[in-house]
Amino acid sequence: MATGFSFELKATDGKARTGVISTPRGDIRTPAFMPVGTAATVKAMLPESVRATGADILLGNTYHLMLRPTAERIDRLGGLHKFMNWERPILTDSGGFQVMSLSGLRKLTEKGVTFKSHVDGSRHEITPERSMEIQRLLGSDIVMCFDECTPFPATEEQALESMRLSMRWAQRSRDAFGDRPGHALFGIQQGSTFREQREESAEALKSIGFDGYAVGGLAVGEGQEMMFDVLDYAPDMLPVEKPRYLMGVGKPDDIVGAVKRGIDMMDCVLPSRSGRTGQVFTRRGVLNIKNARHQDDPRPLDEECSCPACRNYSRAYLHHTFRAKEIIQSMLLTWHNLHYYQDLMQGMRDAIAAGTFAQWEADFHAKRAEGDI
Ligand SMILES: CN(C)CCSCc1cc(N)cc2c(=O)[nH]c(N)nc12
Repeated sequence: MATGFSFELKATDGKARTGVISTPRGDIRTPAFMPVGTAATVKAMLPESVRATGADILLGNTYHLMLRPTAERIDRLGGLHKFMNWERPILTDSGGFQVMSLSGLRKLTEKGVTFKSHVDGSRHEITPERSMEIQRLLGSDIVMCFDECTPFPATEEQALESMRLSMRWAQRSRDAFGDRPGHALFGIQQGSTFREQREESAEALKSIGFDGYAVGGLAVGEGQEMMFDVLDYAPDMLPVEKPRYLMGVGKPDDIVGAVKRGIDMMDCVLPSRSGRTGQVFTRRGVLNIKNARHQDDPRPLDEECSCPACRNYSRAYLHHTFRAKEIIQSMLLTWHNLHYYQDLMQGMRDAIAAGTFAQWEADFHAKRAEGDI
């Protein structure tokens, strides 16, 4: 690991692991869920509220911040931590995924990607070298290699060509990142759903050498079954002593299945984004607060949850504020969903440490089957 970074495995239970990533800005308890703060804010949340949910690290996005307010402006203002008032660790994605999913008029070459900003239509270029520069200007603690997230589905040839491009970009990312004590660089495995390609990608990344390794190219429409099929072998190809990050995942049962298969870190917009649409995650499954059945219900969202929404408000109130389009609705449902996700992670960390993960997983699924939420 880079100087100032270390990953200590505390316990394992089957393939599931729990540990701590120590960084100069604080420790990250694993398995960890990272709330997404795309445009330098976790939407509808103050940073201290994000911390209160139990988050040790949050995620930023190179693509969004390079367009607005620009990485140079954030650097001039003291870096992303100061800018957004979050002094704990920040991981930033490298921009390739967002460019391909958000921008227009894209042109991908060996050098990198040119594209038209979705904000104001201006033209931009992002390369491995530029991505490393942007993430350095932002001051992020964990930097992601510039990669191409192979679209799904892909033929074996398409996936192979895409993965090999990402491996060449991984080398260029490593060379451009240089030696930055206190900052980590993570490689991203590609290879779609093809085992031999996942192996080739893992070998290429290990020969370059990274502080952590992400499983990329999943949660791109392949579905949970196929994602788990890949996760049944792909994490094992990565160095056992380094953190493993599954990008863009996921629903609660995706997260449990990924931790069961050896994943240490995940991120997803689902708890925050869906909270704003009324979708609520509970220990008994998912409900949508806008449904009329909640309008007279005095109960909290989740009897076992200690978040401000569950401690102080009824479903009836949350239904009302949703219908009335009151701002507090986004605040309370986002807070609850992020708090639920962090409780899920804490439950798994405790179960792995106690050697009771199988029982914890059985209880997790049994409660959701009971319904009556
Ligand atoms: C807010 N988050 C969705 C952004 C961070 S995770 C984005 C993201 C999601 C998925 N599913 C795959 C990939 C991938 O293969 N490569 C990169 N760089 N990012 C990815």
